[in-house]
Amino acid sequence: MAANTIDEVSVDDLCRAGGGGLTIEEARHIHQLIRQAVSKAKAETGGGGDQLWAREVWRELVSRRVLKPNHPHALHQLVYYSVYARWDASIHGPPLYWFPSLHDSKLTNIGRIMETHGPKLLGSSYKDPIASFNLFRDFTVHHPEVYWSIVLKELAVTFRESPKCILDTTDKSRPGGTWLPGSVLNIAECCLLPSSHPGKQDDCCAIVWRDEGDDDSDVNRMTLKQLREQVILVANALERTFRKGDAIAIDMPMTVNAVIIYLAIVLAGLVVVSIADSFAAKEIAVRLRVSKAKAIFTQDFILRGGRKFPLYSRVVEASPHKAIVLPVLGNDVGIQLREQDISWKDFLAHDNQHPRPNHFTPAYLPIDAAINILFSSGTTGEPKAIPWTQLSPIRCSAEALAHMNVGVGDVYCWPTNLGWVMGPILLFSCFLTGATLALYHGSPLGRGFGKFVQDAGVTVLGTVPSLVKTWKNTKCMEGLDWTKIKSFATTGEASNVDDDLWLSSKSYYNPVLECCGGTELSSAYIIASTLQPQAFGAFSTAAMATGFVILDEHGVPYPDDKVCVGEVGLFPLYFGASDRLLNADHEHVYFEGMPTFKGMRLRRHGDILKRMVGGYLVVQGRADDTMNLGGIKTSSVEIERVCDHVDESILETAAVSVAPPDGGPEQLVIFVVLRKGFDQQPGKLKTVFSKAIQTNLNPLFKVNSVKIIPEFPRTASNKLLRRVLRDQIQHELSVRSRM
Ligand SMILES: Nc1ncnc2c1ncn2[C@@H]1O[C@H](COP(=O)(O)OP(=O)(O)OP(=O)(O)O)[C@@H](O)[C@H]1O
Repeated sequence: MAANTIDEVSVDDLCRAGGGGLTIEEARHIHQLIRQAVSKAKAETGGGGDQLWAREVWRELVSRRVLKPNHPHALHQLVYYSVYARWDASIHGPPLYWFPSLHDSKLTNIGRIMETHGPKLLGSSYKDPIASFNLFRDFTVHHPEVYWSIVLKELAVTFRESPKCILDTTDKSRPGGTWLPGSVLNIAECCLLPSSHPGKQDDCCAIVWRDEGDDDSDVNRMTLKQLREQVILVANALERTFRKGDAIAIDMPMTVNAVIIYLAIVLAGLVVVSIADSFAAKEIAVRLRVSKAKAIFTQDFILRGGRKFPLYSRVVEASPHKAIVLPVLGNDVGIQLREQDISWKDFLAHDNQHPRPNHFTPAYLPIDAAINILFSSGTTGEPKAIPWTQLSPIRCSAEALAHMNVGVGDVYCWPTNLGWVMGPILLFSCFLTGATLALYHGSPLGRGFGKFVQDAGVTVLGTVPSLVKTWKNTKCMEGLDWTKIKSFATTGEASNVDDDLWLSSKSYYNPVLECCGGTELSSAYIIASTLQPQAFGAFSTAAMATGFVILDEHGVPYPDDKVCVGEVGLFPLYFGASDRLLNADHEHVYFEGMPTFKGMRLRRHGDILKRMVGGYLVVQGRADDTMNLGGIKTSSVEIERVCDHVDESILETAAVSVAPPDGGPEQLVIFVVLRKGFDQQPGKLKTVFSKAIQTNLNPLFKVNSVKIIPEFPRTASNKLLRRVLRDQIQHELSVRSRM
C-alpha cells in the first residue's frame, strides 16, 4: 500500500494522508518524531539493509503514542505500511505491531500463574513470563493434569463432589480422555455464587447493558445478587413445568433476559438448545427436531438498527411446542399468542406465590452431563448438533483467563448470540472469571453500539471480521473514545490486516487477539497471547494445553519449527472437546482416516494452517477450500488476501476453483463485491488480479474469470459460503458445455 519507506515520508505526505484531520504543525511534529524513532532504531540495531530496525521504529512510535485514535485512517495506513514497506516476512516473520512489556506481563493472569508455578515446574529453565512462554505452554501440553489443576483454582468452579483425578486415560474408547471423573456440580450455580478467588461479591456488577435507542441514557447495571434472584425466579417457574433433562430452546437476541433464561435452564438441570435469532423457520424447525426440544423461549419481535423484525411468527411456523414469549419492549407482548403459548409475564406470575421465591436447589449433575446443544455454522455442509457438557464452560473460561487476560475488573463485550458458540463462551467467560458481561440490545453495526462500548467502559471487545469492516467503511465510530479497551478479539473467519489496523488504532494500538476454534472444541485451538508480540491477522500460539501438528499431503507431520502449509491434526486429548454428536457419527467426522502421531490418533478439524517464521499462524480456509492450480496447491484465503487490495473499488473477494465438466486443470474464478458507489469492469479486474497473483503468489497462476455480484452468500453467522459460489459456477459451466 505504501510505495515509500518510512524515512522517505515527507511532511507533505503526512498532511495529504491526514486530510482535514491534521494541521501542518501536527504533521511537522509527527514527522520529527518519526525521524527520531528512525535514528534511534537504526542506532540500536546497526541500521542494516535487513530492515530489522523497522520493527523498532514501529515499537517506538506506538509506545510514544505518536498516532492518535482520532487521526484519519489514511495517516495510520501511511505510517504503518511505510514502516514495513521493505520488510521481508519470509525472513523475519510477519510484521509485528504490538509487544508485551515485562512489567505488564507479570500482572496478567497467565503471567502471574507462571511466576508462581514456573520455577517449580520448569526449574532453572524458567526465566520470566515472556521469555518462558513457549516452554511453559509446551509443559502444559505434556502435563495437562498439572495445568488444569492450577487453572481450576483460578476459576469460580465449585464441585459438589470433587473429581477423583484431573485426567483418566485408561478408557481407550475415549480418545479425548476422561476429564475430572467422578465430579458433580452445577456450572450455572458456579456462575451465580459469590467467590473469594476470583473475587466476586454479591454487589459486584455482573451485567451492564443498554437498549438500542437509549444511547443518551445511563447504562443499566445488574449486580450478581440481582442476577441470581432473577435466575432463581425463572428456574422455579421452569421446574414447575418441565422435567430434569428436558431440552428447552432459546431463540432470541442475547439480551439480559436471554442470559437469565440460559442460566436458569442449566441451574434446573434442563438442557439449553440455543438457536441463533437470524434463522428462518425451516432452520429453526430442523434444530428443534434434532434436539427434541420440549419448549422454546422467544421474543415477539427483534429490534435492530431502528427496524422491527418478526421473530415469534417464525418460531410458530417452526414449532408446535410451547413458546414462552418475551416482549421486545415494555411488559406485554405485542402479538396474539397461540393457545399452547404463554407470555413471559404469565410464565413468571405463578412464581409470585412460591413459598420461598429466592430459593432454589440446583440440579447437581456429573461433569459430563449435557447442558447445551449447539450447532456448528455449517460452512462445510449440514450443521452438526453438538452437546456441550459441564467441561465446556470450564474450557472456554480458562482460555479467556489465560489468553485474553479476562478477569475481575474487566468489562467484556462481544456482539453475538447464544446460538453461536461465542454466546455461551462469552457468558461463562465472564461469570467464571469474575468479569462483567456487557450486552447491547440492538444492532452492533452502528454508532449506538460504539457509544455503548464507550459508556459501559468495555475493556475487552470481541468482533468478527465483517463487523470491523463495516465500522471502518461507514466511519460510524468516529469521535468515540475506545481507549479503555485493553484488547480486542476477533473470530469466525480470517480477519483483514487493514481492518485490524483500523481497529487497533482506536485504542493506541492495543492488540487484536485472533481466535480460531470450533463449536465442538468449546474453545479456540489456535489463539493469541498477551505474553507474545502480535502481528495483524495472525495467531501467535496454540492454546494452553493444546497440541497439534500440520500435516503434509501424505499425512506426515511437518517438524514443529518448520515453515509450512497443511491440514491441522489436533492431539486427541483435549479438555472440553466433544465426544458425541446428536445427528452424525462422531468417530467418522473427527477421527476416521486421520493419521496417528506418536501413538495418538489425531483429531480432525479441517483447517488449512500456514506456519510462518516465528511460529505465527494463519488459517488458509478449510481443507475443502484448497485448490489445485496447475499442479500447485493453494488456498482461497491466500488468493483473496492478494486480490482484496488491488483496486480501490473492491470491498471483498472470494476465490473458488472448479473442475471443467470436460476435464482439464481446475479453473480459478474470483467473485467480487464492489464498494458502494463504485463501478468496475470484470475484464479489467481479471487483468489486475492476474498480475497481482502472479507477482505475489505464483507466476503460473491464471485467473479464468471474474464475476461481480452484489453480495456474498454467507452462513447466518456471516461466514463466507464458498461452496455455494463453487456450485453456482460449476452449474454455469455444465450448462454452457451442454449448449
Ligand atoms: N479467526 C479465524 N480465522 C480464520 N478462520 C476462522 C477463525 N475463527 C474461526 N474460523 C473458522 O471457523 C471454523 C469454526 O467454526 P464452526 O465451529 O462454526 O464450524 P464450521 O466449520 O463453520 O461449520 P461446520 O463444522 O458445519 O463445517 C474454524 O475451524 C475455522 O475454519
